[in-house]
This record gives sequence, structure tokens and C-alpha cells, in this order.
Amino acid sequence: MSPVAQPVNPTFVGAIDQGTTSTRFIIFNNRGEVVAVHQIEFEQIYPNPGWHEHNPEELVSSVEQCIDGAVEAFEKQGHSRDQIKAVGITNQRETTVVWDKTTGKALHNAIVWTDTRSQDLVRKLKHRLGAKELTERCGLPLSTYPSASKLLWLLENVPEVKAAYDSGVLAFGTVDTWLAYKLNGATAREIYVSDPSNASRTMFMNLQTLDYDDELVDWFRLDREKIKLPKIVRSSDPEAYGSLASTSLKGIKITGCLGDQSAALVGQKGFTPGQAKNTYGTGCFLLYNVGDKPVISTHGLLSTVAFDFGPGKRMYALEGSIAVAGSSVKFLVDNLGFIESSSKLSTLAETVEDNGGVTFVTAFSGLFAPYWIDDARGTLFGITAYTQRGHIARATLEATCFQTKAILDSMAKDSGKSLAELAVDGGMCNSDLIMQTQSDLIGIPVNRPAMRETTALGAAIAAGLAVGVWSDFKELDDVNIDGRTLFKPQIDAAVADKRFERWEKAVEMSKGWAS
Ligand SMILES: Nc1ncnc2c1ncn2[C@@H]1O[C@H](COP(=O)(O)OP(=O)(O)O)[C@@H](O)[C@H]1O
Ligand SMILES: O=P(O)(O)OC[C@H](O)CO
Repeated sequence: MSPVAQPVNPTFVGAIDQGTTSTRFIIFNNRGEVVAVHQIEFEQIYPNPGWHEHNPEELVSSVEQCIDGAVEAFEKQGHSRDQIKAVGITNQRETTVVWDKTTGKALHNAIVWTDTRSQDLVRKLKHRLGAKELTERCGLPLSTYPSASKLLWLLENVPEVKAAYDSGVLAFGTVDTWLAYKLNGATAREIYVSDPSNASRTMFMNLQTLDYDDELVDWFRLDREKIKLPKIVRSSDPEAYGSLASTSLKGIKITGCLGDQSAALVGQKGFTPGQAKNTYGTGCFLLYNVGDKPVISTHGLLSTVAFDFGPGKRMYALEGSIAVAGSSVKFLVDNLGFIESSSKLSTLAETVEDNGGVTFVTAFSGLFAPYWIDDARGTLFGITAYTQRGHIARATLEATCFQTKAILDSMAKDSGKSLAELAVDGGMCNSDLIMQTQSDLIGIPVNRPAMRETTALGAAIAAGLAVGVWSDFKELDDVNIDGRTLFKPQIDAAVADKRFERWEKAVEMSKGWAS
């Protein structure tokens, strides 16, 4: 990338963005501009239908390579690495890693958040006394999505994991915890921490106390004598996350940590109640800042921690989680060979005028919010001899937009308010067609920033706030405001409603396939 004109006396912050399909390291200046970036895709492992794994060591090495690559590009612009004041981590959430704390070695591949192997286990758990009361405490529904059922599956099915648990040496973590542990040198320093936006995705954390809840852990029949959980610390902290033990940034402190969806909210500067963002990455996640107290949804949304930057700066969010978004685009590219790259999806979709009567319920991992249908699977409706690849491409991109509409309807019911505008980011939002379709279906403007690395920016903000690169939210007022694009609705609400009705019918008909 071409060098960015730097502010006077610039300082810089690095952000590790460990997502579901790729890892990035981005160096931002104190105006929140991207100065250097390095990105790597890593292996997606699908051992059985519905299973999805990552190699935990590859996640770490991808981070290390990205740091080195970005620092090299940064120094080529004449900067020096000691101008980088701190590093933040943001990561795919819920994905579960287990390791032996005496060796620092992973005991199994990471089970990715999309993985549905714990479906039978979850069905049984739903019959256990108290199952219905879990959500009020932890904000999440009992499903294959949070980390809890993934950990239970590992304990039931992998003898090495059970043996480590029985002998008290099992460590469990979401990706933030694993990365902080390994990047600090693993057993050499034993940094074993998580922030509330990540810990709130396990089902073990109490939303009110921001600490583990013994009753929740007991309910899952885990013995805390045998498994010590990572300490929950603030999302922005000058000491708790340690420092990089290797790479070209050896010695630089890690001072910020946020789950990727929380980081995107921070990167969009959704600091005040009523602000929302929708991130179209591998999945798609809408977070709505509800203020300093959690709101428990009665319409299929999750309640989660937005960020914890200390007293007065601790916020909760209502979340609408869509399991399949950009991954459906990748599916058309990688599995079906429809197009050569994700960025061409829109071009293919534009070869036809509409979806030609096709609806694609992309329930590859069941349907998440607001439906929570475990036993749905991907289903194409309305195929005829008329159907072209372009129609299926259009139906694919529309699926995420329809689910976003369903989530916004639920959010309006839970919060009593409707959004005036939707801020967006994530890989899929690069497509103008998708963003226009989204605005048409929800009937409000969609606001896309020019700088779309909002997730990494959020991690940089968390890290920078801890070391004084920015002293408060006010100082971020001018960050990431230039060059935004507004997509305004171009169809009648009645037409949008009719399309949505058809989608809801398809959702209804997709139920039960995997039962
Ligand atoms: N122009 C595009 N149109 C549609 N989908 C896209 C486009 N560019 C990227 N994507 C999709 O976005 C996803 C990557 O987005 P990203 O925000 O990097 O995700 P993650 O953080 O989950 O790795 C991929 O699944 C890809 O298919
Ligand atoms: O990889 P993403 O950006 O789709 O995000 C993954 C989420 O954190 C899963 O909850």
C-alpha cells in the first residue's frame, strides 16, 4: 500500500485480528489510519459434515507471520518499530482450544464457533433441570454455538482431554486466551486471561458480575478444582495481557483484547447506547449498544458484553448472530466453482435482474438469531429449469440481508426503538449490490465507512486507551469519519415486505432436516 501522510509526532498501535478465515496484523497511526497490513488465510478443516476445526498452532504462527510482515512494510516507510506503543488482540469468538498447561501444547484442533458436532449433547442438556434459566444469567441460549458444549464434547470424546482434566492440567480458552498465552511464551510466563466480551461467549460468565458463576459451571457438571478457567480482566489493561515474547515486536505490551464483534462496535465508535453496527464477515453479527446494564432478549437475540474499559465505560449489547454470511459466498467459490473469487459474486448476481424465484436458506450450521433452529440445514427453494447461476448468487447474498431484517425486527421489539441507520463493515460489505439490497429490505440507510478494518481498529483503540495513545473516547471523535457511503432504500416497503414473507416461509420449510 502507498504510504499515508503521517500526523506530527505520530505514535502507532498494532492490532492482531484473528478471524475465522484469515489473520491480519494492522498498524494504525494515532489518527486511526491504516499504515501497514499483512494478512494470511489459513486452513479450514472439515473432518465430517457439520464439523469445523482450526489447527491452534497454525493460528499462532499465522499471527506471528502477520506481525513480521506488517512490521517489515511499516519500516520500509521509514518508521521504526519502537514507535509502536502497544498491541491489541481481536478474535473469532466461541472457538474453543484446549491444551496441557504443563507442556503448553494443544490437545485437539480448535473447535470453531460454526461447528455443530455437539448437537445431540445440546439436545440432552435442554432436558436438564434449570436449562431454561441459563440465558438470564449468561445471555446466551443453549445451543452448539457457545464454547460450553464444545468443551463438554471434547471431555466426552477425546481421552487425552479427559485425562488432562482428571489430573488437573487441562487449560481451556477461547482464541484470545490461547493467543495471549502462546504469544507470551506459553509455560514460560503462564498468562492465562480473557476479557469479558470473549468470556461472555462461553456460558460460564455471569453478565452482572463479569466473573464466572459457580452455579453455571456446576450446571455443566464441570469441577473447578480440576479446571481452572482463564482470569477475566478488562478489555483494556496495561499489564494483564503481558507482552510479545517473540516476533519483530518482542517486548511490546499487549494492552487490549476484544471479541471481534465487540471490536467492530468499538471501531465504529458505538460507545453510546442506541448505536449499532452490522459486520458481514464469515458470519454476520449485529450489535446494538444497550448501555451499562444487560438487556435479556425475549425475541431470539443474545445479550453480551460490548466492552469493559473500566467503571463508567462498561457497556452491554443486544446481538443478532447470523452463522453464515461471507462463508456462503466462499461456498459458491470453493465448493461449487460458481465464480473465481468472492469479490466477483456481485458481478455474477448482476447478470440477472432478480432471484428468479429462488430462495436460499443458508442454514449450514442450523439457523442462529433470531430463529435458533438447530435442525435446519442449507436448503434451496424454487429451482426450475429457468434457474441460472446468477439467480442462486443473488439468493445467496439476499439470505444474509433477510436475516439481518429479521434481527432488526427483533431488536425493535426488545428495545422499543427502531434504528434510523445501520453502520456496516466486514468483507461482504465491499459489495455495493449487497449493501443496496440490505437497505432496500430494511427500509433505512446503510452507512459504510471508507476504512473497513473496523474490527482491527477496535482492538487498536482498546490497546491505545490503556497506554495513553488516546486518553478518552472524545479524542477519537475524528477517527474513521471520512469517505463514508450511504445506501438509501430504493424500493417500496410493500415490495420489501412481500419478499420478506417469502423468506420467512422458506425458513419455516427448512426446519427438521437434521433431526
Ligand atoms: N466483494 C465481496 N462480495 C461478497 N463477499 C465478499 C466480498 N469480499 C469478501 N467477501 C466475503 O467476506 C468474508 C471475509 O470477510 P472478513 O471480514 O475478512 O471475515 P473474517 O473476519 O470472518 O475472516 C469471506 O467469507 C468472503 O467470502
Ligand atoms: O469471523 P467472523 O468475523 O465472522 O466472526 C466470528 C464471530 O466472532 C463468531 O461469533
